[in-house]
Amino acid sequence: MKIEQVKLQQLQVPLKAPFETSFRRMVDKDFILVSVHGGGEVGYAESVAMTIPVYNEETTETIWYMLETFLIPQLFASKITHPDNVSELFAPLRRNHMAKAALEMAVWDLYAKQQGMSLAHALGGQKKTIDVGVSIGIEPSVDHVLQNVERFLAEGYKKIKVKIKPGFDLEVIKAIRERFGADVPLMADANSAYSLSDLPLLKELDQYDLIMIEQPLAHDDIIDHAKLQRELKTPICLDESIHTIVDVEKAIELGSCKIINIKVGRVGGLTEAKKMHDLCQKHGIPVWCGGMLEMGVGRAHNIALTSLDNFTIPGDTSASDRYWLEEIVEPEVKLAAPGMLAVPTGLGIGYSVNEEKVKKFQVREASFHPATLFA
Ligand SMILES: O=C(O)CCC(=O)C1=CC=C[C@@H](O)[C@@H]1C(=O)O
Ligand SMILES: [Mg+2]
Repeated sequence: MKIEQVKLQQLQVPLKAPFETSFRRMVDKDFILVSVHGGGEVGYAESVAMTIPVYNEETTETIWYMLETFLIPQLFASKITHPDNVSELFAPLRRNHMAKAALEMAVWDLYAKQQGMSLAHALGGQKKTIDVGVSIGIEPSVDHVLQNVERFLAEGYKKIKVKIKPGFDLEVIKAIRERFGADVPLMADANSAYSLSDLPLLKELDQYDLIMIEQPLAHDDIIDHAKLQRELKTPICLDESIHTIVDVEKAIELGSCKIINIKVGRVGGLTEAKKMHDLCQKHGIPVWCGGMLEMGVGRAHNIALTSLDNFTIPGDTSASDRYWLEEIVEPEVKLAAPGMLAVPTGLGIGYSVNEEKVKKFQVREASFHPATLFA
């Protein structure tokens, strides 16, 4: 593959409304738009870490550092014939999955464009449309959550995920079931806020027919989750605990979950995400694509990945207007039908980047060329 330049642009974009989880309230999104240029095409990706290491250990700053110090120089120093080579190239460097993914995903987009195909096609995805859900944060009151659920159900979203934390859990789920009925496809995400000592409460949640409960226990645990899964009929879904294909193998072997949330950033890129998808499929474990409040470029990557056939549960890839007043891509990501997004058929991610919008939110920029790095 021809790779002539890598550009990093850090953007800070205000959210339409604050988004709160058990560990953090976000009011804006800070990320790096990575572009990889070669052969007259440009591949794009977004970094997904937060500004403080509360979801995982990475931050926007650590990603910038990893990219400029190790990952971009390594990419320029190597011969890449396929994006799968990028994850092999980065494998000896420990962790830093979100940094690796930011560059690897941009290479995937460039590859698809250079090959004259869509990213979904390059990944082997067959679906023409995908079913999607929406993630609802913790709100100042249960009533606020109910208002959000009402709005997103009206927009047709096919899965409602609500964030819970100790003190804001049973009451919320009960109120949603009472107001909207037993048929609403509902799940809860605890972002690691509980421990096995909360078993009585988690067992109470079991009566509400949730599609799943996501990451109830510690961010680095798969043992206690296996113990908990044996006590619950509600499927457990792992998010924070799954970083590598080996984590998936162990979680399946132990019975730590029945569903896995695949986030491309958390697992180090599209090649690894696809491997996890395939392994889960072999074991009859359904997967869905999680989100990190991405803008359009990240959403487009998630859509392409979700076109693989074991993504059978609607993911968190909602439309652009869920979080953003203005998009950096054209067209913005819109529902093609209630609760459905179309998988683009155009080249690469299938959305174009509006440089003017990027500049509006840009706070830092750097460009890297093989010639300057190795001069
Ligand atoms: O809409 C999205 O992109 C999903 C948002 C969401 O639920 C999450 C984003 C970032 C970190 C977490 O709080 C969380 C998750 O755990 O899935
Ligand atoms: Mg989660």
